[in-house]
Amino acid sequence: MGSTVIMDFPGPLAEHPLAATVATAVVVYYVFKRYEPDMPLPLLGLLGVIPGALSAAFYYASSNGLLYTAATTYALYYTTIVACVLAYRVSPFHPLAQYPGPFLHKLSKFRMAWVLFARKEHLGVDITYFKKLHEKYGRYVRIGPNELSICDADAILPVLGAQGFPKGPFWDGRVPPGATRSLISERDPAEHLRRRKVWNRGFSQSALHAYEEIIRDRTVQFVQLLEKMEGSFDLDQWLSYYTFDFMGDMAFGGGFELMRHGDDHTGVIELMDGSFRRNNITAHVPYTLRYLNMLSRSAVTNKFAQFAAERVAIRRREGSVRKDLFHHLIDEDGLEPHPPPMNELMSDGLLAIVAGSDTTSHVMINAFYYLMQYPEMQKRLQAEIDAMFPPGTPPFDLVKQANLPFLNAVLNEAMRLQPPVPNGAQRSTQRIGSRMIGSHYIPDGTQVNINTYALQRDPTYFSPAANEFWPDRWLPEADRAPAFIEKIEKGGFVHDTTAFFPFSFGPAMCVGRPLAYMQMRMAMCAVLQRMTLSLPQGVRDIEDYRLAGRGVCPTLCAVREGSKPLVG
Ligand code: HEM
Repeated sequence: MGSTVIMDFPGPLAEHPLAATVATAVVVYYVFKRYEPDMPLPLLGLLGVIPGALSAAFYYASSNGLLYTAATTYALYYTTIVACVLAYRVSPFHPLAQYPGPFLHKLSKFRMAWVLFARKEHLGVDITYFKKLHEKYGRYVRIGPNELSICDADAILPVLGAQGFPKGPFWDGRVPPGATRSLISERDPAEHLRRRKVWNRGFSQSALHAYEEIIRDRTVQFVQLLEKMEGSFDLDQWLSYYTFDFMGDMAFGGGFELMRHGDDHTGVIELMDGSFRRNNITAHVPYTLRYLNMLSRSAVTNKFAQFAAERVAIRRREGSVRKDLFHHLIDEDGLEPHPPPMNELMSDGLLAIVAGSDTTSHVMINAFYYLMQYPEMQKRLQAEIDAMFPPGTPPFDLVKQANLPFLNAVLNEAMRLQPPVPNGAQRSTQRIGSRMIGSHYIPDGTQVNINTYALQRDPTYFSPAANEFWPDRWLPEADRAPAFIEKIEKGGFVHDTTAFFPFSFGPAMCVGRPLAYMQMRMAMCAVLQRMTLSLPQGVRDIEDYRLAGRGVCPTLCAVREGSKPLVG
């Protein structure tokens, strides 16, 4: 009975199985191109049931075995779809055909996911990858079938500014199905604006003032720890503990105590690193998240969610002891018409930890590392700090810290060379239609990333020595060191700060910027007033070590002669 029905149905199709399979696959390819189905049922229908039905029909109409018929049909069916997809992507008919880029990147986003997933140590991919692409292909490079990387300061305003593009699908690949989006992953501009209001309150001048004590306490603890270090130790690791402890205080009123334990006893850093590696795939091929999650809901997500739920419950029950960031996120002052729901609080609390800890520790480890590489610059900074905070004077005054020009120059130069978000924050024309960036046409459905690392090292914007650590470029002419002036005389001076955007730009730029500067200045002042840091003998160049993942920065530290212990 079944066989009669199937044999009747295909008719002439069954006589030309190859043509029938190819024709059906081409139709299905159009369905994918037009509707981009990614839910399990439609996918099962298009990729499982249709070739299954074709195989059955061909089996009944021929004398071939079932296995042979099914294998050849499925293989031809998938090959045709994949061939159509790939041929279109590299064809002159693709809307991004005019943009140059590596062939493999045009074919599939998996290439990009691989590049970001692959770590320098074992796979030969490093942070300079996209910069090199720009050097080879120009300012606009196609890095995905529908994605561009841009190295052009004139694109910052039109892409990231108030009238710019909304956030891209990158964020869909970082939010598991059913989970609540945090502020950073909210792609709807209106909803983002609503959520951002609460965060803005948490970074107002008066809110920041209240955080001073929290930063100070953790910084004193950090310096006291360094004082006890004997021999070479990994400064990167201890900076991570310091920033995680601080953001734990800010986001959930405490909870980590990594510095006190002297190790990652909560597993939070390990969990975060694990989730970053997984995110590198899912953020670039967002539909993989649904399926990876089906296979295993990541332990990271579960543990993080559990931790956040516990902390939110404690805070709801006990209220705040200090006015930390969570005080504002949870709206303890009752300024919102409705209290923020539990799920938003959890995701935003976790976001604060993720966004605020590794980023600041990243800048600090690079700044300290450069100062160890160039001890004369460390001495210069210590002299500036000593002049403002003579030995024995507490170095905690935030206003005075903000008025140290060389300190600010060191931090900005470290962020220029080693931005913690090197490839930029993805935006998309998906929901707004095609746009122009200057004379560049950006079709509907295109993702764009302004590459921070490449742009901030571009000699068009920063000269001389765009790839070298020269804090002097941030100083007024009269304060620059003679060696830098000599460089300028040879090569001319360009310092275009429109191309300096480590915190991004526009309505979704980093909300934590003032807090980051506060913490980084506090740490640098307190550490360098009390200690001198140096690289152990034989360690000179750990170029970009920090950027291929969490690195190791062997460090020696010595208490400075004449300095006094810090007291909180
Ligand atoms: C040097 C340190 C930091 C750097 C370089 C940095 C950089 C960035 C960048 C590039 C973005 C993406 C913005 C965009 O999509 O356009 C971002 C977003 C964000 N950052 Fe930071 N960040 C730093 C520290 C912090 C700190 C201390 C916090 C405190 C919690 C924080 C909280 C956030 C939040 C909540 C967002 C999402 C903003 C939004 O979508 O509206 N960041 N950050």
